Amino acid sequence: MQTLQVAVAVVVDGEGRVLVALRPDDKHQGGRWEFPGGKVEDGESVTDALARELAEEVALEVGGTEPLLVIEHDYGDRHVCLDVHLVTAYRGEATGQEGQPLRWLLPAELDADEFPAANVPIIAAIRERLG
Ligand SMILES: Nc1nc2c([nH]c(=O)n2[C@H]2C[C@H](O)[C@@H](COP(=O)(O)OP(=O)(O)OP(=O)(O)O)O2)c(=O)[nH]1
Ligand SMILES: [Mg+2]
Repeated sequence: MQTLQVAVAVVVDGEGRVLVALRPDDKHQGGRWEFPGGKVEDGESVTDALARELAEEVALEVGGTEPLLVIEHDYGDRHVCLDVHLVTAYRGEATGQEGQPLRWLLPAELDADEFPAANVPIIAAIRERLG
């Protein structure tokens, strides 16, 4: 099966909270919370994809990023490679551009059961990095 390359953004605000969005029901892993992001397009770098997806999905302009971790996960119907970056500087006010509900949560408030299975190590890495 082909691996889908995905750029994932963990946007951190001044109070150490991170931005999560609810995936629409009709999408892969729909009804679960996610970190904003999406598929890396042909000829695009992961950083470019990260900036494009954050603008498209939550209307934020990326100022600075740091790599957090890369994880591969097999969903059976789909194999994904999630390249996760912390977004430590940004401009704008997050709003769900596709009507999706957004929340800002402290690392301790992230509940892995509400996210796709691939997100378990992402949540662990966020807690380790941000406390
Ligand atoms: N954005 C995001 N995707 C995740 C996370 N965890 C996880 O398993 N995924 C998976 C779900 C999807 O199979 C894939 C991301 O695809 P996507 O649906 O966000 O892609 P996209 O924004 O380009 O949207 P579209 O073109 O499919 O409408 O990665 C996560 O935390 N954030
Ligand atoms: Mg997306």
